[in-house]
Amino acid sequence: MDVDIGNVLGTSPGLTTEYLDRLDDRVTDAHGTIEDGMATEEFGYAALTLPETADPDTIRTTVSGFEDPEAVVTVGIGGSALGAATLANALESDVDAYFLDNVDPDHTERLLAELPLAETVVNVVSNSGTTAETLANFLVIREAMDRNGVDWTERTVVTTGPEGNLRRLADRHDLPALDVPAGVPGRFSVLSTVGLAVAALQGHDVEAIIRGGADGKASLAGSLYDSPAYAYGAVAYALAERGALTNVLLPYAESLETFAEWFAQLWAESLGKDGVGQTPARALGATDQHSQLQLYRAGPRDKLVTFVRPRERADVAIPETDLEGLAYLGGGSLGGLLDAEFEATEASLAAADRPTVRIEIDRVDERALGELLYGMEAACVLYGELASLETFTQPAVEWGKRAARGLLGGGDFPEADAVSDKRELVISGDR
Ligand SMILES: O=P(O)(O)OC[C@H]1O[C@H](O)[C@H](O)[C@@H](O)[C@@H]1O
Repeated sequence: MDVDIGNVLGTSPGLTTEYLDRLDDRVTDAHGTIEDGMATEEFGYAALTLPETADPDTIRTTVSGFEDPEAVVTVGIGGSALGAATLANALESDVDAYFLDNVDPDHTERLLAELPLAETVVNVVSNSGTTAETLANFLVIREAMDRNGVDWTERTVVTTGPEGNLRRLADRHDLPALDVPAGVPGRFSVLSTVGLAVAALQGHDVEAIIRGGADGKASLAGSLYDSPAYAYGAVAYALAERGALTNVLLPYAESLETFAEWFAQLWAESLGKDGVGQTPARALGATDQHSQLQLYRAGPRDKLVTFVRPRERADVAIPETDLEGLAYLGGGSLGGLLDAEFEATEASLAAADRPTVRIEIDRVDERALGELLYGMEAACVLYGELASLETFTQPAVEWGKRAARGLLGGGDFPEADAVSDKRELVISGDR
C-alpha cells in the first residue's frame, strides 16, 4: 500500500513540510505507545497484533462441517458485520454472502424468502452476545428454518465472546463456535474470527488476508515518512485540526464500496469523542463525480478527500464506434476510462487547493485487502494517539443502546427517560 500526501501541501486547509517534520516527532512518540500496547496485548492495541495471533486453521476447521453451502448469511451489526462484508463484497465467490445487520422487517422478510435455507449457513456474530438487533434477527431466521423443516442447529455457526446469551446458546446446542479474541474491539476485528469466518466459508485465501495484515504491520515505523499508514493517520489528524472536519472516502472500485462503510464505522466510533472528530463520508468513483464533486471542489473548505484505488484490475474493452464525437472512447477500455476520471478528479481538487490523499493498493485481492484494512486501523490508532483520544471506547453508542434497551423493557436504564424528554415542534401536513 502506498500513500501519496503531496496534495495536502499548500492547500486550504493544508500543511507544510516544516509542519510535517515537527509532527513527525509526535508520530515517533505515538508509535512507541502503540508498540508498547501491542507488546502487552493491551485492550484495542491487541487488534494490531492479529496478523500474528489469528488462527486460520481453527477458523477453517470450525466451519468445515458445512459442505458446499450455497449461501452464508451473517447476522451481526457494526463491527460484527462490516469487516466480513468488506471482504465478501470485494472478492468473487460462488458462495453468496448476505448480511442481516438491520432490523428492517421488509428487508429481513425479503431475504428470508430468497435464501435457500437448507443450503444456507447462518453465521451469528456478536462480541457481547447481547446486541438486540442481532439476537432478534437470529430468532427470526431460526424460526424460519424450523418452519421450513431445516434443523437450524445443523446450519448455524456462532462467533462470540466468553459470556452472554450467544455463548450460552452455542454451549447448549453444541454449535460450532469461534471466539472473539480478547482485547479486540468490533471495529478492529476484521482480521480475526469475526471477519474471517465468512471468508473461509466463501473459499477465500484466509492466509493471504492475514499475510496482507502482516505486511501492513511490518510497514509501521517511527516516522510518518517511513510508514504509509501513519502518514495517512497523521495527515488526517493535522487537517482535521485545521478545519477538515469531513473525510470523504472515495474508492475508485465498485468492489470497495463496502470498504468505505467499514471505514466510516472505524473513523466515527473511534475518533468522534470529547467534542472532536472527523466525519467520514462515503462516496464512490467515478459515480459521485457526477453529483458530490461539485460540493467537494466548490463547497466549504472543511474536507479531506481520500482516494483509494487498485493499480491493476481486470478490464473491459470499449468497442470501436463511428458515432460522431465518441471515436475517442472506441478502442479504449472501461478501466482506462476510470483511471482517467480518477486522475482528472484528483487534479481538479488540487487545482482548487483542496486537500486530497491518494491510497493505492496493488489490486483487489486477499493480500492487498488485508494490508489496506490493517493500514487504516493503524492510521486510526495513530490519529487517536495524536489527538489524545480513547480510541477503543464508544460511550456514546453504548448510551444509545441502553436507552433502546430501557425503552423495550429490557431492564432499568435511566437513559430511556430521554425518550420522553425529547422536544417536539411538528408542522403537520394534514389539512
Ligand atoms: O458484536 P456486538 O457486541 O454485537 O456489537 C456490535 C456493535 O455494537 C455496538 O454498536 C458497538 O458500538 C459496535 O462497536 C459493535 O461493533
